[in-house]
Amino acid sequence: MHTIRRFTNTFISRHHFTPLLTRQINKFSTTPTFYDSNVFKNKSIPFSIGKLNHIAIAVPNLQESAAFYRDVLGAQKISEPLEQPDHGVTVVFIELNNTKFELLHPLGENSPIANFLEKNKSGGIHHVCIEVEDIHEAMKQVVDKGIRALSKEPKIGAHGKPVVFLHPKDCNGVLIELEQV
Ligand SMILES: C[C@@H](C(=O)O)C(=O)SCCNC(=O)CCNC(=O)[C@H](O)C(C)(C)COP(=O)(O)OP(=O)(O)OC[C@H]1O[C@@H](n2cnc3c(N)ncnc32)[C@H](O)[C@@H]1OP(=O)(O)O
Repeated sequence: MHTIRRFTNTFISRHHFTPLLTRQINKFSTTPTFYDSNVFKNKSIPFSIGKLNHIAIAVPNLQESAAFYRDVLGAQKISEPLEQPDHGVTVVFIELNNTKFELLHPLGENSPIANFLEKNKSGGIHHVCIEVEDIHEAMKQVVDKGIRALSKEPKIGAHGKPVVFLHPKDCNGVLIELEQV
């Protein structure tokens, strides 16, 4: 254990604090990069993720959360609550200069965010939404790579555009929404 720790410390001190050297090594090295593993055998990349569309935050009280963003953080563009019965949520959008927050509150009996709020009583980041050009193509590609899509077909999301969710257990613990723009 002691030897492992000593090796780790030496490794970190040599490599972490000599970024220039590390960069030089990477430049000339023929060894694969750290992410070039065989986790995903099919490495073709026919589509690319686009901008961050929004970060969704599940909240126990929409009014109080919207007030927080306006009265504490000074947000100026805050929408009215919009019911999304097809998704089992009510949403409030908070527009920032470069992206949006989407506050989510359960709607109806079988809301997909009910369990999440049960486990996270004061709320928390629920998902991130990333833009793609062609949702069917993106969906096909990620499913081919073994990622579970949470619906068979895209649904129309809160912006009136097709969306699909990807299982958080397949995405490093993050629920990812793809939205066609
Ligand atoms: C309006 C629209 C839009 O933006 O356009 C929306 O936002 S709709 C936003 C709401 N709609 C959706 O979220 C649709 C997609 N979501 C779903 O299908 C579901 O919520 C799942 C993600 C499959 C979770 O389902 P459910 O709550 O029944 O299962 P569960 O509680 O047993 O969770 C299974 C495991 O996933 C984890 N888990 C659950 N929700 C998570 C989340 N948001 N982020 C990260 N991990 C999460 C749990 O902790 C658990 O892990 P452990 O097993 O380790 O404990």
